[in-house]
Amino acid sequence: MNKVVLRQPQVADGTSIWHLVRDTGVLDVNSPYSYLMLCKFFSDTCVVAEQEGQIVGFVSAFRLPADQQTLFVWQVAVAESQRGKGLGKALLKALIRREACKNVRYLEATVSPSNLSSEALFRGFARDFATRCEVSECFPAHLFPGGNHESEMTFRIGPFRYQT
Ligand SMILES: CC(=O)NCC[C@H](N)C(=O)O
Repeated sequence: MNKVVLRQPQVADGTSIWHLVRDTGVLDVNSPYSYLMLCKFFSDTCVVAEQEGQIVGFVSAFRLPADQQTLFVWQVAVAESQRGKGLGKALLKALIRREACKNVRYLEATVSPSNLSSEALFRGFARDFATRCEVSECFPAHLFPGGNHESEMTFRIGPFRYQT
Protein backbone atom coordinates (compact mmCIF):
# COMPACT_ATOMS: atom_id res chain seq x y z
CA MET A 1 0.00 0.00 0.00
CA ASN A 2 1.51 3.35 -0.93
CA LYS A 3 2.61 5.70 1.80
CA VAL A 4 0.34 8.50 3.06
CA VAL A 5 2.22 11.77 3.44
CA LEU A 6 0.99 14.44 5.89
CA ARG A 7 1.88 18.00 4.94
CA GLN A 8 0.88 21.65 5.08
CA PRO A 9 -1.75 22.45 2.42
CA GLN A 10 -1.12 24.82 -0.49
CA VAL A 11 -3.74 26.81 -2.38
CA ALA A 12 -3.45 24.29 -5.22
CA ASP A 13 -5.01 21.73 -2.82
CA GLY A 14 -8.14 23.84 -2.25
CA THR A 15 -10.45 22.24 -4.80
CA SER A 16 -9.31 18.68 -3.94
CA ILE A 17 -10.06 19.40 -0.28
CA TRP A 18 -13.49 20.71 -1.24
CA HIS A 19 -14.17 17.46 -3.16
CA LEU A 20 -12.92 15.36 -0.22
CA VAL A 21 -15.18 17.16 2.27
CA ARG A 22 -18.15 16.90 -0.08
CA ASP A 23 -17.53 13.19 -0.66
CA THR A 24 -17.47 12.36 3.05
CA GLY A 25 -21.23 12.89 3.03
CA VAL A 26 -21.21 13.90 6.72
CA LEU A 27 -19.44 17.27 6.88
CA ASP A 28 -20.78 20.72 6.08
CA VAL A 29 -19.54 21.51 2.58
CA ASN A 30 -18.21 25.06 2.77
CA SER A 31 -17.60 27.13 -0.34
CA PRO A 32 -14.63 26.26 -2.54
CA TYR A 33 -13.43 29.78 -1.71
CA SER A 34 -13.30 28.90 2.01
CA TYR A 35 -10.91 26.00 1.36
CA LEU A 36 -8.67 28.21 -0.80
CA MET A 37 -8.72 30.76 2.03
CA LEU A 38 -7.81 28.11 4.62
CA CYS A 39 -4.91 26.87 2.45
CA LYS A 40 -3.61 30.42 1.95
CA PHE A 41 -4.12 32.10 5.33
CA PHE A 42 -4.45 29.20 7.83
CA SER A 43 -2.04 26.63 6.39
CA ASP A 44 0.09 26.65 9.59
CA THR A 45 -2.81 25.01 11.42
CA CYS A 46 -4.13 22.83 8.59
CA VAL A 47 -2.86 19.42 7.47
CA VAL A 48 -3.55 17.43 4.31
CA ALA A 49 -2.89 13.71 3.84
CA GLU A 50 -1.74 12.79 0.33
CA GLN A 51 -1.42 9.33 -1.23
CA GLU A 52 -0.29 8.83 -4.84
CA GLY A 53 -1.06 12.48 -5.57
CA GLN A 54 -4.61 12.27 -4.15
CA ILE A 55 -5.80 14.23 -1.11
CA VAL A 56 -7.20 11.54 1.23
CA GLY A 57 -7.38 13.48 4.47
CA PHE A 58 -7.68 17.02 5.77
CA VAL A 59 -7.87 18.86 9.08
CA SER A 60 -8.50 22.59 9.42
CA ALA A 61 -7.93 24.50 12.66
CA PHE A 62 -7.08 27.87 14.17
CA ARG A 63 -6.37 29.25 17.61
CA LEU A 64 -9.44 30.89 19.14
CA PRO A 65 -9.02 34.69 18.86
CA ALA A 66 -10.47 35.07 22.37
CA ASP A 67 -8.30 32.31 23.84
CA GLN A 68 -5.01 31.69 22.05
CA GLN A 69 -4.30 28.64 24.23
CA THR A 70 -7.21 26.79 22.68
CA LEU A 71 -6.93 25.30 19.20
CA PHE A 72 -10.30 25.01 17.46
CA VAL A 73 -10.44 22.11 15.01
CA TRP A 74 -12.99 23.07 12.34
CA GLN A 75 -13.15 19.98 10.13
CA VAL A 76 -11.55 16.54 10.01
CA ALA A 77 -12.17 14.78 6.68
CA VAL A 78 -10.96 11.24 5.87
CA ALA A 79 -11.53 9.58 2.48
CA GLU A 80 -13.59 6.36 2.40
CA SER A 81 -10.46 4.47 1.28
CA GLN A 82 -8.63 5.50 4.46
CA ARG A 83 -11.34 4.85 7.03
CA GLY A 84 -10.42 2.75 10.09
CA LYS A 85 -6.66 3.13 9.60
CA GLY A 86 -6.05 5.82 12.22
CA LEU A 87 -5.63 8.63 9.70
CA GLY A 88 -7.91 11.03 11.58
CA LYS A 89 -5.83 10.69 14.73
CA ALA A 90 -2.60 10.92 12.75
CA LEU A 91 -3.82 14.21 11.23
CA LEU A 92 -4.65 15.61 14.70
CA LYS A 93 -1.28 14.53 16.13
CA ALA A 94 0.58 16.05 13.19
CA LEU A 95 -1.41 19.25 13.73
CA ILE A 96 -0.80 19.54 17.46
CA ARG A 97 2.96 18.98 16.92
CA ARG A 98 3.23 21.97 14.57
CA GLU A 99 5.32 24.96 15.73
CA ALA A 100 2.17 27.06 15.24
CA CYS A 101 0.48 24.94 17.95
CA LYS A 102 3.25 25.34 20.50
CA ASN A 103 1.85 25.83 24.04
CA VAL A 104 -1.68 24.94 22.98
CA ARG A 105 -3.33 23.74 26.18
CA TYR A 106 -6.78 22.77 24.91
CA LEU A 107 -8.20 21.44 21.68
CA GLU A 108 -11.86 22.02 20.84
CA ALA A 109 -14.01 20.66 18.04
CA THR A 110 -17.72 20.26 17.44
CA VAL A 111 -19.30 16.89 16.72
CA SER A 112 -22.90 16.09 15.80
CA PRO A 113 -24.57 13.34 17.88
CA SER A 114 -24.87 10.97 14.91
CA ASN A 115 -21.18 11.24 13.99
CA LEU A 116 -19.98 8.35 16.14
CA SER A 117 -16.62 8.02 14.35
CA SER A 118 -15.80 11.65 15.02
CA GLU A 119 -16.80 11.22 18.67
CA ALA A 120 -14.55 8.13 18.93
CA LEU A 121 -11.70 10.07 17.31
CA PHE A 122 -11.76 12.89 19.85
CA ARG A 123 -12.35 10.67 22.88
CA GLY A 124 -9.44 8.46 21.72
CA PHE A 125 -7.24 11.52 21.21
CA ALA A 126 -7.95 12.65 24.78
CA ARG A 127 -7.14 9.15 26.06
CA ASP A 128 -3.83 9.10 24.16
CA PHE A 129 -2.85 12.37 25.85
CA ALA A 130 -4.14 11.12 29.24
CA THR A 131 -6.31 14.20 29.60
CA ARG A 132 -9.97 15.15 29.90
CA CYS A 133 -12.63 15.37 27.22
CA GLU A 134 -15.60 17.49 28.26
CA VAL A 135 -18.72 17.70 26.11
CA SER A 136 -21.16 20.61 26.05
CA GLU A 137 -23.64 22.05 23.59
CA CYS A 138 -22.17 24.52 21.12
CA PHE A 139 -24.82 25.11 18.42
CA PRO A 140 -28.34 23.78 19.06
CA ALA A 141 -30.11 22.46 15.95
CA HIS A 142 -32.63 25.33 15.87
CA LEU A 143 -29.85 27.81 15.06
CA PHE A 144 -29.42 26.21 11.64
CA PRO A 145 -31.79 27.22 8.83
CA GLY A 146 -34.04 24.67 7.12
CA GLY A 147 -34.38 22.34 10.11
CA ASN A 148 -32.04 19.73 8.62
CA HIS A 149 -28.86 20.16 10.64
CA GLU A 150 -28.11 18.35 13.87
CA SER A 151 -26.88 20.16 16.95
CA GLU A 152 -23.13 20.56 17.27
CA MET A 153 -21.56 19.51 20.58
CA THR A 154 -18.23 20.95 21.72
CA PHE A 155 -15.60 18.38 22.66
CA ARG A 156 -13.04 20.21 24.79
CA ILE A 157 -9.85 18.20 25.28
CA GLY A 158 -7.16 19.14 27.76
CA PRO A 159 -5.26 20.45 29.53
CA PHE A 160 -2.28 19.00 27.69
CA ARG A 161 0.06 18.35 30.55
CA TYR A 162 3.34 18.34 28.65
CA GLN A 163 4.80 19.90 25.55
CA THR A 164 2.47 18.72 22.79
C1 LIG B 1 -14.39 18.02 13.78
C2 LIG B 1 -15.36 18.18 12.66
O1 LIG B 1 -15.12 17.70 11.53
N1 LIG B 1 -16.48 18.85 12.92
C3 LIG B 1 -17.46 19.14 11.87
C4 LIG B 1 -18.19 20.40 12.20
C5 LIG B 1 -19.23 20.78 11.14
N2 LIG B 1 -20.35 19.83 11.10
C6 LIG B 1 -18.58 20.88 9.78
O2 LIG B 1 -18.75 19.95 8.98
O3 LIG B 1 -17.89 21.88 9.54
